[in-house]
Amino acid sequence: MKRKICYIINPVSGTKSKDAIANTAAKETLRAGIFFKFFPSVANGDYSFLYSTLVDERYTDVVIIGGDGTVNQVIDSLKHLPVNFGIIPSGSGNGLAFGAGIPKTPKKALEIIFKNHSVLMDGFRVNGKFACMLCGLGFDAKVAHDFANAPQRGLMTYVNQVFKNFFGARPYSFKIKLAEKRFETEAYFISIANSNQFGNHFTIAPMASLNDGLLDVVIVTEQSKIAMLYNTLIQVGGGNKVRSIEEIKHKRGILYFQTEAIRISNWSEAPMHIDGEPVNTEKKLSVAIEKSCFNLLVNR
Ligand SMILES: Nc1ncnc2c1ncn2[C@@H]1O[C@H](COP(=O)(O)OP(=O)(O)OP(=O)(O)O)[C@@H](O)[C@H]1O
Repeated sequence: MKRKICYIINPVSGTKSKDAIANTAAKETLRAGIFFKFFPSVANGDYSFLYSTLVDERYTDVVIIGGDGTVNQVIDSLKHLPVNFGIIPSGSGNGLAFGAGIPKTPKKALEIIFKNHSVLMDGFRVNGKFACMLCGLGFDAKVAHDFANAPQRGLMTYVNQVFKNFFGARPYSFKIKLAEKRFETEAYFISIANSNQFGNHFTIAPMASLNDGLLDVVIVTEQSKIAMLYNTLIQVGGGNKVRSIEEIKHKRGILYFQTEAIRISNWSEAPMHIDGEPVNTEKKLSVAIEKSCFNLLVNR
C-alpha cells in the first residue's frame, strides 16, 4: 500500500516556531516521494474530526510534531485506526519520543519515519484515562501544574519550576495496593512509567521499556531533601535495581518495582499529571497497562 502521511503540528508546544520543522518535513517527504498533508493540533485534544479523512483517503501514517501532551492526545484519539504513528519531537520534554530512541533533530526523526519500521507499544490507563509515557503524583505533578500556568514553555521554564517547588516540597500519604501485597507510604512523589523518563533524558525509570507489558513504579519516600536529591540522582543514573514486590516493603529511600497494575489511595490529594499534562487529582486511582495498543515508527 502506498504511504500517505498526515502531519499533526502543534504550534504552541516547546519554545521554537514550527515553521522550520514544517518546511523540513515538507521538503524531505516530497523528496521521499510520499504524499502528505499538514493539520494543526487542537487545544481540546480530540482528533475524531480526522477519522473520516484518514480512513476514506487511506492515510497510512500519522506523524506528530509536538510534545508528550500532543502525542498522548493524538494517539488516544486515533489508535483504533490502521495507522502507524511517528514523532518529530518538538515539545519541552519529549519523554515518549526519547524513550523510544527518536532523536530531536527533525531530519533524523524523519529518516526513522521514512524507514517505515513500526513496533507495537504499550499504553496504560489511569482511572480510564489514556497515558502512554508517564503518570505522576506529588512533586513532579505540582511542577507540571505550575509549568502549565507559566507564560512560557520549554526546558528552562521547567527547570525553574523544579527549583521553585523543591524547597516547599512535602510528602503525601499513599496506600499502595498490588495483587501480591498492600502497604502504606509517605512519599514526595510516585512515578508510574511506561517510558523510561520524564523527558529530556531524565530517566526516572531507567529499566522501563515501552513494550514489555509492564509499568515501572518509582516511589520516592519521605527523607531529608538532601537525601531525596541524592537518591533521585542515583535512581536516574541507573544505580537502583528493580526490586521484586516481595522486597519493596522493607526498603526506604526509593522503591522501584514493576507491575501490570496498581491501585493507589491518595487521601491527601497529591496533585497528578498524565504524560506531563496537569489533570485533576483523584483520591482513588486504578492504573493498568494496556498492552500493544499502538504502532510507533522507531529505529530498527
Ligand atoms: N492549536 C492549539 N492551540 C492551543 N493549544 C494547543 C493547540 N494544540 C494543542 N494545544 C495544547 O498543547 C498542549 C500540549 O503541548 P505539548 O505537551 O505537546 O508540548 P510541551 O508541553 O511543550 O511538551 P512536553 O509535553 O513534551 O513537555 C496541550 O495542553 C494541548 O491542549
